[in-house]
Amino acid sequence: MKKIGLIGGVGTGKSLVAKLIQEHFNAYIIKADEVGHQLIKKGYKSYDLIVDDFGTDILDENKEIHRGKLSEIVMNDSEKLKRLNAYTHPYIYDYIKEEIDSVDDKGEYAYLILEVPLMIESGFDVLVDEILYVHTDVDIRINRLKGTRNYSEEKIQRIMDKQLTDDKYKKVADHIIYNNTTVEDTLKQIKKILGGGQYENN
Ligand SMILES: CC(C)(COP(=O)(O)OP(=O)(O)OC[C@H]1O[C@@H](n2cnc3c(N)ncnc32)[C@H](O)[C@@H]1O)[C@@H](O)C(=O)NCCC(=O)NCCS
Ligand SMILES: Nc1ncnc2c1ncn2[C@@H]1O[C@H](COP(=O)(O)OP(=O)(O)OP(=O)(O)O)[C@@H](O)[C@H]1O
Repeated sequence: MKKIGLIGGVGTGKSLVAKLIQEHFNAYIIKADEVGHQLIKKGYKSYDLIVDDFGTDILDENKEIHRGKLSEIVMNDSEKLKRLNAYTHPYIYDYIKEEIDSVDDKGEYAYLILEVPLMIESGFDVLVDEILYVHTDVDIRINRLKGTRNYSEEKIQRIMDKQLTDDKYKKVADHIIYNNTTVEDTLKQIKKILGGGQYENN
C-alpha cells in the first residue's frame, strides 16, 4: 500500500482531490481535520486540556467545544494556536498512526491518502511515502471559500497567515496538482500521477 500525504493551504482542494482519488482508485482516506474534531469532544484528553486553558466560554449548551469560537481565539493569537496544537496534535498523530497500521495489516487497499493541512509543520510527513501538494491561486481559493463555506475574507486571510507559503509547500512536494480550473482537469492530473490504471476502479 502506497501512502500519500495530501498537503496545501486552506481551500486549495485537498478534500476534492481525496474524494476523486477515492472514487477512481482503490484508496483508503484519512482526514486529520475530522480526526481532530472527534478528539476534542467531551471525554477525550484534548478536551480537558483545551477547556482547562481556554475556559468554559468556548463551550456550547451541550458543554461541547464550539469550534467557531475556539477558531476565533486561536487564529487571532499565534501563542494560543501553538498551545491548541500542543493539546491536539500528539493525540491526532497517535490515532492516525494506529489507523494506518491497521489498514496496512488488512492489505485491502492500493493507496492510503492522508489529508493533513499541517503535514510538514506538525511532522506528520513521516507517516507517508510521498507528498502531493494541491495548489490553487489565492484569489480563486478566497472566492470558492466565500461562496461555499461562508468564511469572510479576513478569516481566510488569518488562516492562510498561519500556514506555509506556496513556495514552501512546493519545495517538499513530490507531485503538484493545479486545481485552478475544472474538476475534470484536476482528475486528469491525478490519473497521470497515480497512473498506469492498475489500481483504477473504472
Ligand atoms: C481551530 C479549530 C477548532 C477550528 O475548527 P473548524 O471546524 O472551525 O475548522 P476546521 O477544523 O475545519 O479547519 C479549517 C481549516 O483551518 C486550517 N487549520 C485548522 N487548524 C489549524 C492549525 N492548528 N493551524 C493552522 N491552520 C489550521 C486548516 O486549513 C483547516 O482545513 C480546529 O481546526 C482545531 O481544533 N484545530 C487544531 C487541531 C488541528 O491542527 N487540526 C488540523 C489537522 S492536524
Ligand atoms: N476545481 C474546483 N472547481 C470548483 N470548486 C472547487 C474546485 N476545487 C475545490 N472547489 C471548492 O472549493 C472549496 C474548497 O475545497 P476543499 O474543501 O476541497 O479544500 P481543502 O483544501 O480541503 O480545504 P481545508 O484546508 O479547509 O480542508 C470547496 O467548497 C470545493 O467544493
